Amino acid sequence: MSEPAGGAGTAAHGADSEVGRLRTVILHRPGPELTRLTPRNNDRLLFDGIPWVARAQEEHDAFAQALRDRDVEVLYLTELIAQTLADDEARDLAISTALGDLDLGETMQGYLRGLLGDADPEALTTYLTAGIRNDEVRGGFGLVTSLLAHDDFLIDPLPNLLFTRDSSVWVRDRVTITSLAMPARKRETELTELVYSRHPRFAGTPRIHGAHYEHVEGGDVLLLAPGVVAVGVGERTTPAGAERLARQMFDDGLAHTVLAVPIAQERATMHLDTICTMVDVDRMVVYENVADSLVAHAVTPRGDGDLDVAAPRPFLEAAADAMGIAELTRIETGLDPVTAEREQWDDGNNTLALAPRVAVAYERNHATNARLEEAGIEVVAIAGSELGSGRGGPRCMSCPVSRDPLT
Ligand SMILES: NC(=[NH2+])NCCC[C@H](N)C(=O)O
Repeated sequence: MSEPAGGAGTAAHGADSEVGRLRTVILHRPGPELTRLTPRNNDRLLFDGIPWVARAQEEHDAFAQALRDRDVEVLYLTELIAQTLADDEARDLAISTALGDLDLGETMQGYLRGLLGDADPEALTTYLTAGIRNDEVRGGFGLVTSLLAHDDFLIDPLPNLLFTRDSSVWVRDRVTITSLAMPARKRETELTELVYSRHPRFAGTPRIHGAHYEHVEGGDVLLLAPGVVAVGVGERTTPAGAERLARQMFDDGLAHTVLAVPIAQERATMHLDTICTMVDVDRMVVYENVADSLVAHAVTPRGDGDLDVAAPRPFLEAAADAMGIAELTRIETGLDPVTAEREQWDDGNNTLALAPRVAVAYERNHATNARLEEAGIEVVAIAGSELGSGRGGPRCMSCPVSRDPLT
């Protein structure tokens, strides 16, 4: 693990498993970006409904408090962004990156450059996360603003920032900047990359992957055990993304085996962590309707720099072998396939381990939580009626920055 970069009191950064005692996590408290959702844009912005924002904030505050109650340091993404933007070079970079891809013409570009340039770090953070709507721009700024609809976005909002899991992943002492597949989320990694490269606490952290590479999303990356990483390949992470990530992890000595796990390209299973998450060093909660059909292609480094790819085998068997344990035991969602399907949809499988045998889960998934408790897992239950409308649970809503090593 790297030395603490943030001065006295901060833990070393890094994680080598899903279950080592959680020390520091990045969350995003839902904010004004969620007020941008309407029934006309929610599909494009990847929400299944229109959340009640104040209630989502209450639920999220309770989630953060449950973590603090267990001595987890909670960092908020927007605070990290604002702190980073206090530096002039970081600001210039953030503004030119955000405006770089906008197809809005020179007049509007010039206007936005001035608006963002004059904003203080907090206001700039809000512009970059909640976006700017055409009707928020006042007073004759040319042809483009006149022709766009009043509620067209000049800068798109990022409502999925809530799911900090997806835009970066720590693997040992490196941070993976991911490459998000859906257009509505692409800009998120501009912000995580900015924080990890420029924030005083993180500057100098070795980074791997990046937004310019093939798609990999953090929800697909599971650190099953030190050196063993499962990568879901489906709607979000592409085969080439998994291959590149494996190669980088082998080159940097971060893993000895990568298990590429094909998953159905459907909304219900958009990431591997919607299907299974680790709750102990050798146990995972799994959606049983698909558990038996999951397979893994074990990828290992070959001496000549290329990769060995084994024939596909049942996922849990291949995982146990790579982890060097007799069995990776499954705890199943629900008692019958319909309950399981309902609870999987509501992120019953998407738990966040705080330590071996302690996991945060949405309270609504009664059947799954009961199974976890029967198996001796302490369930830290949180409300998520509003948070869940973006289709993500406790694991999706958290990016572990440091966990105690299992090794
Ligand atoms: N790791 C996860 N399962 N993240 C869930 C992300 C949900 C988000 N609305 C999306 O569609 O991208």
